Amino acid sequence: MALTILQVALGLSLMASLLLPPLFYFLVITKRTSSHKTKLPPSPPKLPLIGNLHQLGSLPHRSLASLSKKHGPLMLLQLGEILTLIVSSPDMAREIMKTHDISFANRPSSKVTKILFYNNMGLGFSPYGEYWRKVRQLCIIHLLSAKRVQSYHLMREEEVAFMIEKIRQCSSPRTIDMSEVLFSFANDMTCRVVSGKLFRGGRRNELFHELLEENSYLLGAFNIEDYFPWLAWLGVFLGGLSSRARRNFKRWDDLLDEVIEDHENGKDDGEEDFVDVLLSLQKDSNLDFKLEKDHMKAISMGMFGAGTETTYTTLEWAMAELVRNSKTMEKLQDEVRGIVLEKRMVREEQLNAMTYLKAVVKETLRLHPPAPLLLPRESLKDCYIKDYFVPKKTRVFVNGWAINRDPEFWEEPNEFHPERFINNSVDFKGHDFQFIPFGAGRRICPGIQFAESTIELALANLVHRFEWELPYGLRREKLDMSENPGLVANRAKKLHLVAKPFLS
Ligand code: HEM
Repeated sequence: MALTILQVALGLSLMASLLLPPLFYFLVITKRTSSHKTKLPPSPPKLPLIGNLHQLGSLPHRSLASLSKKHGPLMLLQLGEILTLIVSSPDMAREIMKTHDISFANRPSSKVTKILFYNNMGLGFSPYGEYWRKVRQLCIIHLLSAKRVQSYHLMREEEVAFMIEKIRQCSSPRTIDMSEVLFSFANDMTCRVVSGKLFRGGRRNELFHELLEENSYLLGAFNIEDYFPWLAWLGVFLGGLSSRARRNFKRWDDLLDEVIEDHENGKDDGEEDFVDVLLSLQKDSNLDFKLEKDHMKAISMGMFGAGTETTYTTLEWAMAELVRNSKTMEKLQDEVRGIVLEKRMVREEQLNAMTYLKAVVKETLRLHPPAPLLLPRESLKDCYIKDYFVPKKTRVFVNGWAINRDPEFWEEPNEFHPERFINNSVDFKGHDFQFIPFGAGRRICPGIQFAESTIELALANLVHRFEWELPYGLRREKLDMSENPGLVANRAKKLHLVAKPFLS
């Protein structure tokens, strides 16, 4: 992505001197932002036309964190035609997601989200309003409430057992592609509650993997049409992100049609899943809005993506940190093995006693928030944040990654120390703004409990059932910990490990 943004930025900079219409746009924007007799948040110097686009870098959460160190925790960027506010401190995050939550509860619409999510009808990207409110309520009641999540515990245990058996079958001396194993686990778990167990069969799981990866790329990539609408025609020559999104959408649409058809034709497994619920709600005359087939497809697709990628990424980072930090791994194994004495799987009811496990999960989410810039927000109206004027329709990125490492709140912020969460009430539920991997406010992640229980159960069993090593005699400190760019920052290099069964 870095190269693409840089190439595009430099190309555009050149064109700026040649084209008149762009200059017109630039003048209009400059006039709009400077005509206010009010103070705008500080900005780094901009280039004509492209503004600050060239400063995003290949991993925007990192480049933006460095830029904010110079320009402050509330920093205004001009990305092409889009005014963008970067929020980089717990204090400013509280302003946006608590004090002024309602003013920033919208999501910006983009070409790609519109194409992929049936004109933004999924929960994650739907505009703030009545439709969003109803869909959110529906998803919480029928899929993500504490009661619902609790009711999936047998499914979770079965899926974890399935993963453990898969690892056992290819354990030491063979090397396991843990990235693949963890992705399949997270995918199986999400698919099972959203659309049923039958998913594992055939090639559907692989297809899901392909489609989700492409979605993640498309949602994180730079689309010239969003930043310079008048240059949409150029998109065709620069790789055509919109046409790529249309191709992926078509494949999703066919797959989701198939899933719904299977449910309608009773090709089911007896377990009630979310698609079953949506189909029955469609016929429910008490429902106060019409649930069309496209709504169902958009909502389900959003859940597959939101549930799978984030869960898998967290588990992947947790395992990487644990094999790098052998003392932490030992301490965690001691805790789990001290509670689960028999040669058994860790059961869900045993997790409550595992305080160190919970601290490890929190520390993983602090250092490696799966969505480092959370999900973008957009201001619904003109607004003042600590005397700074933020115009209506400004795009907002809260840099969760930078905030979770703020040295004012965290000692040795770049080190993996789960101990910091022991006897510490700081939590990720959206009240402690120095730790916001799930966001906060009205648009906070509704899948926290789902994610927490899946991740804890999987991790406890992984460390209980196996001893873990790096392959090929690789030294721990040499493990590559770089991130992939994109909406979800998973590991750039796959995680290959060797597992020795501890209890056979
Ligand atoms: C470790 C796991 C997860 C992390 C770190 C995570 C993180 C996030 C973040 C940062 C947001 C945006 C919040 C904001 O704007 O303030 C979000 C939204 C969302 N998440 Fe999660 N998430 C995770 C797991 C899940 C799961 C398991 C599901 C569902 C099965 C889910 C469903 C959603 C949905 C539907 C939204 C959009 C909510 C809205 O816009 O109203 N997430 N998530």
